[in-house]
Amino acid sequence: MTKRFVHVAAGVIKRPDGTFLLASRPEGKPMAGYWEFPGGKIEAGESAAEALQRELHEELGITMQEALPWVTQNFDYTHARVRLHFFQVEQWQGEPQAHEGQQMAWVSPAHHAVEPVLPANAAILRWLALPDQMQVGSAAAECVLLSQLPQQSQRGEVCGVLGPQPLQHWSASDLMLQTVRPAAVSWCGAQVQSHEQLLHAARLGLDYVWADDSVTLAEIQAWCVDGPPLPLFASTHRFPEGLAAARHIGVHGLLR
Ligand SMILES: Nc1nc2c([nH]c(=O)n2[C@@H]2O[C@H](COP(=O)(O)OP(=O)(O)OP(=O)(O)O)[C@@H](O)[C@H]2O)c(=O)[nH]1
Ligand SMILES: [Mg+2]
Repeated sequence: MTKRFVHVAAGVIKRPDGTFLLASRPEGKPMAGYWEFPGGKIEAGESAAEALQRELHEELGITMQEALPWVTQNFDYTHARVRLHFFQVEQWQGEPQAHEGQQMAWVSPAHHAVEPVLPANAAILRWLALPDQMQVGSAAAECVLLSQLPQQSQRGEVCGVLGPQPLQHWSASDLMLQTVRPAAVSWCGAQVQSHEQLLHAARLGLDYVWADDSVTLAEIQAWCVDGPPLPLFASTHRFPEGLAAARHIGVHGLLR
C-alpha cells in the first residue's frame, strides 16, 4: 500500500543580510537533533500559509506578516512520506525564541555550519544560494549569473558562490535528451517551455528552470499553484511590475 503524504509547511525565515534561521528538531520527535526550517504539519482545514503562521508562532513565538510561496519537495522517510511546502518569510514581528527546547542558528547560503540537516533539505540549502536575477549569454553554455542583493558585500558573496563554479544551462530541447545530471558541474539548470519539461528537470535534480518567453503568465501561475518542484525563473518582461510581483506567486527570480 502506498503511504499517503503528510503535508508540511516550512519557512525560510530570512533577514535582510541574507542569513536565514535553522532549528534543531527537539528531543522526542522523529529525527531529533537534525536541523530543519521551522514549521510543521498542515492540519485539516488549514492552507499551507495558515499552518506556517501557526507553527512559527508555536515554535518561535513570532508573528509572520507575509509568506512568499517558493518550492515544494516530496521525501520518503521511514517514519513518514512528506510533501514539504516551502515559503520565504522576510517580514515578521517579534524575535524568534526557542519555544520547544530546540537549538537555533542564523546561517548563510554559503556557510550553514550546522549538522546534520534533514536529508530532504539538502537541495533547499543549495537553492538558497541562487540569486534572484540571472542573465543568460547568447551561447547556451555561457551562462552569466547576476545577483541583485542590495549591498556590495552580499553581491560579492553570492557571485563568489556561483561565479567560479562550472555551470550547465541547457536549452529546452537539450534538456529532454538528458537522462542524468552531469557530475562535473556545480550548478545545472535549463530553459523550459512546458510543464512536462519542468517535471523532467526536477527528475534530473536540476537547480533551476527558466520559463522562457513562450510560456504565458497563466501557465506560470498554474505551475506555481502547488509550488514548483525546483526554483522557477521567469522572463523579466512577463513581470513588468518587477521581481516582487513574481515572487508573490512563487517565482524564484527573473531572467533576462
Ligand atoms: N518543519 C520541518 N519539517 C521538515 C523539514 N524537512 C523535512 O523533511 N521535514 C519533515 O516534515 C515533518 C514535519 O513534521 P514536524 O515534526 O515538524 O511537525 P510538527 O511541528 O507539526 O510537530 P508535531 O507533529 O510534533 O506537532 C517531519 O517528518 C520532518 O522530518 C523542514 O525543513 N522543516
Ligand atoms: Mg515542527
